[in-house]
Amino acid sequence: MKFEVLTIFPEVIECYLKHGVVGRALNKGIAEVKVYNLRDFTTDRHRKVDDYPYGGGAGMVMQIEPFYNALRHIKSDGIPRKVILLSPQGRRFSQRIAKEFYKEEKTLTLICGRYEGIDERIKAFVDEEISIGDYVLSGGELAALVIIDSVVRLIPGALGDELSAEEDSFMKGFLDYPHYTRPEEFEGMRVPDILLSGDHKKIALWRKKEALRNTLKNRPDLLKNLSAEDMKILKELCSEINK
Ligand SMILES: O=C(NCc1ccc(CNCc2ncc[nH]2)cc1)c1csc2nc[nH]c(=O)c12
Repeated sequence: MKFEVLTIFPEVIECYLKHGVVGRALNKGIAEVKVYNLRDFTTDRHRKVDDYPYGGGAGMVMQIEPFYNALRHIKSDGIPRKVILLSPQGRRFSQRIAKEFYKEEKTLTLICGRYEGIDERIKAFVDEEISIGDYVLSGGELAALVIIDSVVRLIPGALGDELSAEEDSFMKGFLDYPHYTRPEEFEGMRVPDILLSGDHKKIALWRKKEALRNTLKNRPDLLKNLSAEDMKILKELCSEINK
């Protein structure tokens, strides 16, 4: 899986990609990220990337030329790409979209805007517009990293033990269960005895129940088309809560 990022802050992207799961995946050659500094595709002495908006108004707008020059340079290898514009106006990103991008197996070219956004004519060179949520960021770089991180995790071999990819309970549609590790007691707070019991069947049941508890509390919208077993656990949970 290949990614390309167009940004005026390449260091922001590069420093994140040195660490953790994504860093290791890149080192293993499981994925590849090329970061392009937009200013390298300007033609003026001041390496200008923005200008005043036609029609007036506050803020600056990013010019189309540097993006166009960069895309023309990148596309000259003729390899098929999916060009994604990161913007607050985009389709809301999700695990489902991450899987879609992974399955397409095309190089993902991620365009990051700053200021008030990019000249609208960029849309002529864009396949998809993606937002990562309903909050205002200062640019597209964090969104580009969110996409890279979530898609790289889907590549076989990217995660240490394959299990944790499968185990991602979000993949199973619920929020996660609580996690504990040593010490057994901390500031008077003990690890639930069930987790020390070694009874794997009971532990699995406890984890499913706690995942449902968390989901009911924080994301009831995820509680749809439950299996009969899950429904039974949820009912048990509700009767406990309503005691
Ligand atoms: O480039 C991004 N943000 C920079 C940015 C922020 C605010 C404005 C100005 N908007 C004025 C307005 N809004 C509604 C009506 N008028 C433009 C550009 C970005 C990329 S993906 C993403 N996902 C979630 N949030 C984000 O901000 C982003």
